[in-house]
Amino acid sequence: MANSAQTQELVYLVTGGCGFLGEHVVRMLLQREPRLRELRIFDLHLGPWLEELKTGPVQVTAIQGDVTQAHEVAAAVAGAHVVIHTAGLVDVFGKTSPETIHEVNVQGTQNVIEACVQTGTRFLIYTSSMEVVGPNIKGQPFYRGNENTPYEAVHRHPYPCSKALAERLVLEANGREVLGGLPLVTCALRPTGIYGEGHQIMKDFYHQGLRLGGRLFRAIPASVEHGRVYVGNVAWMHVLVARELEHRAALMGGQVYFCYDNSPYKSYEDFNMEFLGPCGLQLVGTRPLMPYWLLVLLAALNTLLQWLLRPLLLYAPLLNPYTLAVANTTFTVSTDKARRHFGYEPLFSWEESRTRTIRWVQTAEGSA
Ligand SMILES: NC(=O)C1=CN([C@@H]2O[C@H](COP(=O)(O)OP(=O)(O)OC[C@H]3O[C@@H](n4cnc5c(N)ncnc54)[C@H](O)[C@@H]3O)[C@@H](O)[C@H]2O)C=CC1
Ligand SMILES: C[C@@H](CO)CCC[C@@H](C)[C@H]1CC[C@H]2[C@@H]3[C@H](O)CC4=CC(=O)CC[C@]4(C)[C@H]3CC[C@]12C
Repeated sequence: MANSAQTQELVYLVTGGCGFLGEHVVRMLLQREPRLRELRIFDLHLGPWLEELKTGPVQVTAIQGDVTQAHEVAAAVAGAHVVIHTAGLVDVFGKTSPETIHEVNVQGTQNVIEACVQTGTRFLIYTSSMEVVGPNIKGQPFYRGNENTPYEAVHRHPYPCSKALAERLVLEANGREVLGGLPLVTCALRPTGIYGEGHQIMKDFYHQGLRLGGRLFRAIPASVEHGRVYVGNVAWMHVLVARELEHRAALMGGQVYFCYDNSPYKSYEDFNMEFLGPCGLQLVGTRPLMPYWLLVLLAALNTLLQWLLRPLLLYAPLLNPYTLAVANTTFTVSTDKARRHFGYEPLFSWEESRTRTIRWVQTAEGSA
C-alpha cells in the first residue's frame, strides 16, 4: 500500500455507505483521505445525494447490493484495498424478524470476510457497537468503563446478539491468509449511541415534542448516564483506523476500540435536550413523571400489542422492554485506547458537534 499511497491509488469500499453513519464515512473519506483513487459505496438502497459526489476528483462507484448475497459482496470487494463494513440492520423495535437481523448482521459480515479472503483485500474495519458489551440483561451499570473493564456481556435481544457474533467473526478473521498469501488485518469499532445530522430517532423525538405542544416528558432519571458520540467523530475514527491499520497491523489487528468523543455524560433524555431545547422543546419534570413499574408495564403492553397486531399492521413504538432497559441503565465509556494505538483525537469539539446537530434539527423541521 506504501507505493500506491504516493500515487493516489487506493480503492476503498464502504458497505452501508448510504446509511446515517455510512454517509458521514463516505463524505469524510472524500475530504480527508488524499490517497483515494476510487470510493465504492455498497448499499441495499442508494441515495440520490451520491450523484453530486461523482463530479469530484475521486471515482465514486455506487453499487446497489445486498450483503447477504455472497457473490454481490465478492464482486464489490474485488480489487479494494480497504473495506469499511458499516452495513447492518439496526432494529431494536421489532420491525424485522430475528432471523433477518442475524442474516444481515452475521451472515452479511461473514460474506464480507470471505470476500476479502477470496479476492485479496487485506484491511477490514467493522462497525460494531457498545451494545456488544451492554447494557446486559441484568441491567448492570457500566460506569465510564474501557475496553478492559470486566462486565458480564449477556444478551437476549437479536440486535446485540447479532453484533456480538459478527464482531467475533471479524476479530477471529484477523491473520487469515488472503489471496496472494498476505494476512488479513481486521479491527472493530464500538460506537456508543450515535447522534448528529441524519439521526432519525432524534427527529422522531423532535416531532413527538411538537405534537405534544413543545413538551417532552421525563421518563428516565437524570442520574442514568447514557454514552453518546457525534457521528462526525465516529466517521473520523473509521477513516483514521483505515489509514493506520497497515502501518500498525501488529498493534491494531484483532483489536476492539470503543468509539467515543467529548460529548458530555448525561441521561438519554437530558442529552437530547442539548439539541431539542434550542429548537424550542422543553423537558417536563426534574424526576420521571411515571413510576418505573408503569413504564415496564407499558413496554410489555407494547410487545403484546405488536404481537397481536402483526397480522394486520406493523406496530413498532420506541418503548419496549429492551429500549427501556437500555435507556434506563448507566452505560458510559471513558478510554484512551484509540488515542494510544492510532492517535485518535475527536475532530469535532462538543460545541461544534452540538451546533451542527442543532442546525440539522432546525432544517429538518422545515423539510418535515
Ligand atoms: N445508530 C447508532 O446509534 C449506532 C450504530 N452502530 C452501527 O453502525 C452501523 C451503521 O448504523 P446506522 O448508520 O445507524 O444505521 P442505518 O440503518 O442508517 O445504516 C445502515 C445501512 O446499511 C444498509 N443495509 C442494511 N441492510 C443491508 C443489506 N442487506 N445489504 C446492504 N446494505 C444494507 C442500509 O440500507 C443502511 O443504508 C451499523 O452496523 C450499526 O450496528 C453502532 C453503534 C451505534
Ligand atoms: C424510554 C424512552 C423514554 O423517553 C426512551 C427510549 C429511547 C430509546 C429508543 C433509545 C435509548 C437508547 C438508544 C440506543 C442506544 O443509544 C445504543 C444503541 C446502539 C446501537 O448500536 C444501535 C442503536 C441503539 C440500540 C440505540 C437505539 C435507541 C435507544 C434504545
